[in-house]
Amino acid sequence: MVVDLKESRKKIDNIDKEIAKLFEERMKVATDVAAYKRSTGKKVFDPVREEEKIKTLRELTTDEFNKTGIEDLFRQIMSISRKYQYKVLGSETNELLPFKQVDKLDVDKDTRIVCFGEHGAYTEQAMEEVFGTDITSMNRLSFKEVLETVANGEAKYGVIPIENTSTGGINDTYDLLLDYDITIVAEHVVKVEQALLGKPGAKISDIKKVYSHPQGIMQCSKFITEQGMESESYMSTSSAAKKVAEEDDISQGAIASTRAAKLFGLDVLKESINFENSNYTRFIIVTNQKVFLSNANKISLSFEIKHQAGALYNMLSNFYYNDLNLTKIESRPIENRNWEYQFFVDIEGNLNDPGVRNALACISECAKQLTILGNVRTK
Ligand SMILES: O=C(O)C(=O)Cc1ccccc1
Repeated sequence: MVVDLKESRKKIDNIDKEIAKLFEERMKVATDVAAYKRSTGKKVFDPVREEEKIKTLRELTTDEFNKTGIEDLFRQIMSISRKYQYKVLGSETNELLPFKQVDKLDVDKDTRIVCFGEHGAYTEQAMEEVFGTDITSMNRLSFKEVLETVANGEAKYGVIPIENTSTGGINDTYDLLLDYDITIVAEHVVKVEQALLGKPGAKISDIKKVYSHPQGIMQCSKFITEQGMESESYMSTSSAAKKVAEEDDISQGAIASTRAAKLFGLDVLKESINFENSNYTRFIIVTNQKVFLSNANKISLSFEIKHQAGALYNMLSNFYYNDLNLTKIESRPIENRNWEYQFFVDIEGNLNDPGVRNALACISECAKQLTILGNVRTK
């Protein structure tokens, strides 16, 4: 039988018209459901009812292909309906936001601020660029100690690196962020120009082994290989510079800043040895209070999703349906749970935006766990 394409298309158009009409009707009923839920204090997301619905709908279809199809379709429809209900409920779904809005960060010369690394570290530079030098600063030799010092209130703010343009996300930072009750309140980007430092009078050819923070070694990996040098990770770029300065061995070099060279009396044997010319590191400023700046425009979140088909897709659809631009996504393995991941996501927006509030309300119910890491002003 020859199928009349025009005729078939007309039939499909009519069916689609019906579907569109029914969809709109269904969405209108969702408003009544939202009103009912509001008056009875019931949650928007009712997983038991949703699973029952999927089961019934599967039974209404004949073959396996259509059963999977109708399940996909209705999971989407129910998800859209849920988002619509959150929209209708609006700002009443805000109990998950214990964050207080502030106009500026509370800081004076007696405010204790802790940064990662020995004096002369890039993180110290970031701290001074944000807070100036008229502060009460503290230095700690690990990210963990910085976060501990902030979490227990010994310091009001802490600074650590989180991402580099040439080497990507700094895993050690991501892996620690959820271990402490801290909030990211600001961020700052520093152009990192790594230099090869040696003892006074040393030549490049004298250097057999270089020390640096793992970030410094990664950013200069090409140079190290080309020069046939050995490399060893050290606590920070500036600790490496200090080690070279203190030990009587001309074959040792450090990869650090020219600022660290001055501080420890080392020679700059070669400047700009990072393999990417445009080498920037993003630092975060954390505190132990739940605050955000009123002009903040980027939100950092972390969540864990269920191990099921479409879980990430559904989660991310919350941003799409609320018109939120996702600017970054990272995943990190969860400790002691092979092949399971924790997601870290940045979206554009402010915690006061209705779209953000709707998306967060929905995610907090669908995700296994949701943490709002902070809302910062980004350029
Ligand atoms: O070791 C340092 O100086 C740090 O602050 C960490 C780091 C290392 C390399 C680039 C940016 C930050």
